Amino acid sequence: MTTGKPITCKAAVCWAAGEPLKIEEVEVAPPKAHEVRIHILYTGICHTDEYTRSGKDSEGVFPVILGHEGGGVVESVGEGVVGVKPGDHVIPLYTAECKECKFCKSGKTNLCGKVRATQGQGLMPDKSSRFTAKGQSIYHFMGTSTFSQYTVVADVSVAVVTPKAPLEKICLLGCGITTGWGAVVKQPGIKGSTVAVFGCGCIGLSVIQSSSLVGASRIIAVDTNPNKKEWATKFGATDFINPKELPEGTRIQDHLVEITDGGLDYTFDCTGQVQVMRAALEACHKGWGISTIIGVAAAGQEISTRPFQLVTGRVWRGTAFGGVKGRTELPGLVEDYLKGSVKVDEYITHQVKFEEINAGFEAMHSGDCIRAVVDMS
Ligand SMILES: NC(=O)C1=CN([C@@H]2O[C@H](COP(=O)(O)OP(=O)(O)OC[C@H]3O[C@@H](n4cnc5c(N)ncnc54)[C@H](OP(=O)(O)O)[C@@H]3O)[C@@H](O)[C@H]2O)C=CC1
Ligand SMILES: N[C@@H](CCC(=O)N[C@@H](CSC=O)C(=O)NCC(=O)O)C(=O)O
Ligand SMILES: [Zn+2]
Ligand SMILES: [Zn+2]
Repeated sequence: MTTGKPITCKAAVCWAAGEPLKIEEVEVAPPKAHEVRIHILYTGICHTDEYTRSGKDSEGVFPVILGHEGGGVVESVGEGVVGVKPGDHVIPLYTAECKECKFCKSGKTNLCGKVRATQGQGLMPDKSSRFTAKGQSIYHFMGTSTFSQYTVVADVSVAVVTPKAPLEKICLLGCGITTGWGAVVKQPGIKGSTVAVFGCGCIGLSVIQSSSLVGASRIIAVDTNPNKKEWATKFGATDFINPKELPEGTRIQDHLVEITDGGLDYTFDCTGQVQVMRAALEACHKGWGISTIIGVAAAGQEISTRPFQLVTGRVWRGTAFGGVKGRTELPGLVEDYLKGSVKVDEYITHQVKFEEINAGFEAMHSGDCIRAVVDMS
């Protein structure tokens, strides 16, 4: 019985920005009130993990246990936890859902305010950490820290899912696929409309898949990596454009406006590059085009365009976790996966053992990795 006691296990610790992860023995304290300790079995690696590891995140704190795309089984719960019990299969949530705060009750956003402030500081809600390695306190990451065999999260940051679903697959619903899915299905009007998706990694492919699912009339995938043409087509893109192959001096936004009779109804940035975000906005149709920023830009980066782009009716917006309320909606998305209406397995290009987690990070730079799943055992 481990309930109420610290657990010693392995975790991948990033000791400083830019350093590779190091597998260390860590002590994971028992969950306090309104906390849940989870045995993480599988985790995906998202570009946001790499972004923070590399030092580009303005909220990055070190040493830290990264990871936010996990699947696991609840080991124990702290006092006052309801709705989650030991043995439950769960997906930790980096976007909490308390159902009680101003944000949750607004009906306008999935951005819960309950634990976000301490989460951004790498701490649990009582402003302390549950992780110790080499006698040193280690920071949490995004309220999830799934690169540890055991992690502690706030009870509002846990989605309970059916045990029928394979955790080695549905861990990916903890971020990338769900983000792309929500960005589309929660935005009314995409059925019958034209869409352009900039960046065909996991997020972009999920936007493409979901646009196809809801019945977009044309889905143009834009990516500088020619290998992504096959991927984009497989997920439902009708066209593929590599901006590097345009005639010299032709901007991607001008080309898109030209071939779509004035621009797209909807565009999505899934690259995290501010000049691409600008192109995505400017590729929108005058009067009604809506551009959604999903990509995360490096610290210090800012977006810009001529205000006239907005004056003339284009809308610039963004989304976190696709606008999805995790505790309420993830269980249903897992069921959709089991029914076959949402692809998940198809995104997995790499499977790595825990000791090889750095190889999973390296794969992300290879251009042929959509998602690497880490077996945490
Ligand atoms: N808002 C949110 O809630 C979330 C945001 N994110 C963010 O979304 C972004 C995408 O993540 P992910 O799909 O994992 O990333 P990937 O790196 O896998 O995908 C990005 C794709 O864009 C391509 N690309 C690079 N430069 C350009 C360019 N100038 N024009 C067009 N395409 C280009 C890349 O090519 P190449 O293969 O050559 O690199 C790659 O295929 C990241 O910034 C991530 O941090 C992720 C999850 C949730
Ligand atoms: N910490 C960064 C911003 C990082 C960021 O934008 N994260 C996304 C999720 S990315 C997932 O892979 C997000 O949901 N943001 C909303 C939030 O509340 O964190 C910075 O400070 O720029
Ligand atoms: Zn992510
Ligand atoms: Zn809330």
